[in-house]
Order: sequence, then C-alpha cells, then structure tokens
Amino acid sequence: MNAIVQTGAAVDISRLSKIYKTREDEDVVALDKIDLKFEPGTFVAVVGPSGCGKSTLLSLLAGLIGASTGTIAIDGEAISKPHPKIGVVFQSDLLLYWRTVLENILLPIEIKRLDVARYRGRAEELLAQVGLEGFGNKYPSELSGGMRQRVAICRALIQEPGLLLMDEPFGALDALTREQMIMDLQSMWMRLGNTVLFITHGIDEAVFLADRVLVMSPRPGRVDLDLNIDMPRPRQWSRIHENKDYHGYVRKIRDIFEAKGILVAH
Ligand SMILES: Nc1ncnc2c1ncn2[C@@H]1O[C@H](COP(=O)(O)OP(=O)(O)OP(=O)(O)O)[C@@H](O)[C@H]1O
Repeated sequence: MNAIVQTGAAVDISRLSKIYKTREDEDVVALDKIDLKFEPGTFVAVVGPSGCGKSTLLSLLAGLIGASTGTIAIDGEAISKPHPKIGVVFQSDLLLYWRTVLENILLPIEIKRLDVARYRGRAEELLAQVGLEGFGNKYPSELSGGMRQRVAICRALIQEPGLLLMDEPFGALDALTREQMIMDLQSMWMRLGNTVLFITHGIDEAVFLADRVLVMSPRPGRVDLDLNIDMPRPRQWSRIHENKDYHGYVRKIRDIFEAKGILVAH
C-alpha cells in the first residue's frame, strides 16, 4: 500500500508579467515582472486580496494562458501549454456527472489516448490514499462535496505530476470538511512529495500547510512578502493555535494586509 511516490518538480519563474486588455482596450497589469524559484517538493501557498493576480499566476503555470513577458520552466523545460508534469485542482471539482469516479479520474489518460488499463490500478491506489477505497464505481451525485473534491485531486495526480496547482480547492466546502481536507492534504503531500502551489484566501490554512507563504500585493500583482514557515510536521490543526510560531507568522501576514488597508482593524 502507499507505493506511489512522486518526484517534486523544480519551478523557475523569471520576469513573468501578464497584461490583459479590457474590452475598452485598456491594459490591466495583473502580474508585474515576478521572479520566483521553488525547490522540488516544496509546499508553497499564495495569499493576497481579491484581484491581485493569484489565479493568473496559476493559469500561467498550468499553461492555460500565455505570458506577456518572461518565462516559466518546470525541471528546466519551458511551459507554454498544459503539460503532464502539472496537475490542477480548482475550487469547483469539475467532475463529469455521467462518468463514474474511476472514469473521471482516468479522463486525462483517455484524452491523451494513453493505455487506460495501465492506469486503472494507480487510480484505485490514489482513491485509497484519499480515503475513498471502493468508491470507484459510484457517480459524483452519490458523493459529498468533500468526497468529490478528493476525486478531483486524484484526477490531478493520475499522471504523477511533479507540480500540483490548487486554486482555492477548499473554498466551497463547509468548515468541518475543510478542516479534514487540510489535514488529509498535508498527509498526502508528505507521502507523495510533489511541489505544490496552493492558492487561498485563508491565512490560517496557508500558514498551516506551507513551507513558504507568498503574500501578493494588490494590482499590479507582485510578491510583497516571501515567508518561510519553519514548523515541524505533521502539524495538527486542532493544536496549531497553541503554537507561538504559528501566531507570529499569521501576525506578519496580517500586518501587511493592515498596512495596505486590505484588512482594517476596528
Ligand atoms: N480575461 C481577463 N481580461 C481582463 N482582465 C482580467 C482577465 N482575467 C483577470 N483579469 C484581471 O486581472 C486581475 C487579476 O485577476 P485574478 O483572477 O488573477 O486575481 P485573483 O487574485 O485570483 O482574484 P480572486 O482572489 O478574486 O480570485 C484582476 O484585476 C482581474 O480583473
């Protein structure tokens, strides 16, 4: 059991900018000359106010949109379109309701015309890793929101991506399910070892999960703070509030948001 081990990818982002054109032909600078390097196997969380360019950064890394300037390299290979080394999980699970859980997980394999039979065992192994052993023949409508999001994570992991991109993956879940998912994601990542870029509005989950938290500024999106989170693992969600370092990290991030008027103290 738990035979799956994935190798984390190295990520190198250099002078990356994204400028959108509005319908009125005005420029919107969503990202402004960002330089970042992620070591293989690092868990990086990104927090920032709405509209600061978090999803733009993720879409660029996923190869879903093109950069205006700059480059992205994954293990030294330039990225300009979706790549099997990169898995993506969005806030909405985007499962196809007419396909079973297993068929959903195997969808990327089918689309690429790879040998589905070869990946079936791996899909079942991933399901077991996220606590859904035996659910392969169920349909999405038979699962809870948290279970569906677990299936979406399996689908993202089916091709053993070195880089897992997650865009507010727990944003639509109730508080208890979110708590469980945060703990389970930590365990899964500790076993698998992928590099993760995790976008969230939650300062608490960013500090809890990450090795590194990037705090982004309002437009034009830049990295205001690059904070190393040095707390032993596995971290316990129910005990994290007893940890002084945790509070120090959260305070640092809040200080930035308060200084910029993004969070206003009363
Ligand atoms: N296709 C587009 N055309 C024009 N402007 C866009 C487009 N997509 C995003 N933007 C603008 O770029 C900026 C960054 O958007 P982005 O969605 O990356 O922010 P975000 O930090 O992910 O926001 P949120 O937290 O609300 O999801 C915003 O000002 C947004 O309005």
